[in-house]
Amino acid sequence: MLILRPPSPPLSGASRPRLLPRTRLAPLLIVSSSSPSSSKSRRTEDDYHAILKALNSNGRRVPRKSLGQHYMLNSSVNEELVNVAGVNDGDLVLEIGPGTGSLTNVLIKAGASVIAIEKDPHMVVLVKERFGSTDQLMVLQEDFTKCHIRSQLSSFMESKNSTGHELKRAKVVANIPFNISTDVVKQLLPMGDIISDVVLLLQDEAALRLTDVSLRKTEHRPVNIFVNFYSDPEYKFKVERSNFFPQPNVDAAVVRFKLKLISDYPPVISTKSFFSMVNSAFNGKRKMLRRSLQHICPALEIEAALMNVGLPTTSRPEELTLDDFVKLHNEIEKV
Ligand SMILES: C[S@@+](CC[C@H](N)C(=O)[O-])C[C@H]1O[C@@H](n2cnc3c(N)ncnc32)[C@H](O)[C@@H]1O
Repeated sequence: MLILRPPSPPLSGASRPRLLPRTRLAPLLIVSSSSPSSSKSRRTEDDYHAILKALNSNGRRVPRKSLGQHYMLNSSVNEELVNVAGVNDGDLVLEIGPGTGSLTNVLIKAGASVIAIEKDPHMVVLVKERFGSTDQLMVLQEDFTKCHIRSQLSSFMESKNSTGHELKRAKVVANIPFNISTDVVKQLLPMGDIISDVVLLLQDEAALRLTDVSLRKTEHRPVNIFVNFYSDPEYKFKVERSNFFPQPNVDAAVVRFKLKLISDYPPVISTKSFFSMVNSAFNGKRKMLRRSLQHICPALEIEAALMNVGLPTTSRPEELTLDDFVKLHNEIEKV
């Protein structure tokens, strides 16, 4: 276990900025041994004081719950996110929800070109003011769940390529609002042709669920098949709730998804019908596949297909690995 020291303490009452209430900071942030960074505590410009000052500047308001605005108070966590993604000079990074720009700052310092997508117009102004003079940042005021991220990224990459730069695949590094986690994962993971790594700060429970590969659990869901089809996920470390302002009701965790190249996807005859079969398989809890897949072909044919791929005819969806689903799908499609 690697233990990071806590961030700098909150200010005393007298010098604290107006508007926003005081928060308690994490006693310790515990980071798993797989985390690559140093254990040194660094007091940087994005501590408690700086975040509150930024939020209070120009009469800005309290964080909006509906936008999942829980700002990171601990710069070490931002540095860890950047380390986990292996961001290097010249990388192109997509950041979702830059907020006050604390993570953006670390990304820019690492030499990345950053495309930041922010829904809140106040935060867009704030982050543009903060990094006004750099050509390493492009801020788009958009709702990530509604924007065409592939075309945004592709056109940025093309413009860089036309200037003679050789660009690798992009990376995504973000402390996202917990309520759009599923959207983010569903949109980004199938983009392995232009994105290599997706490193996200997620709600701890979601992080555990998305990276869990164990079978026979009620948590084993179509989303696990989806995640493992398109990526190699890894739970990196837990981030306690007291590292955020305002403090959420749950802890968070950093997850890295290493995206597969298209040539490394499991060989299914049709991706669309594969995921349609997986979704049907999990419809109707505890049902055997020979019943839940009956709308695709007769039960006897499902049983034959299960036997042909070496599975019991009584199999239930939570007992199948990704590989089993791939084999079963291809067997059924052959019929
Ligand atoms: C959890 S805060 C993180 C802020 C900052 N990155 C940090 O670490 O302190 C989430 C940010 O995402 C923004 N946001 C919320 N919903 C969004 C959406 N649908 N699209 C883009 N940004 C969004 C919020 O306004 C907020 O700035």
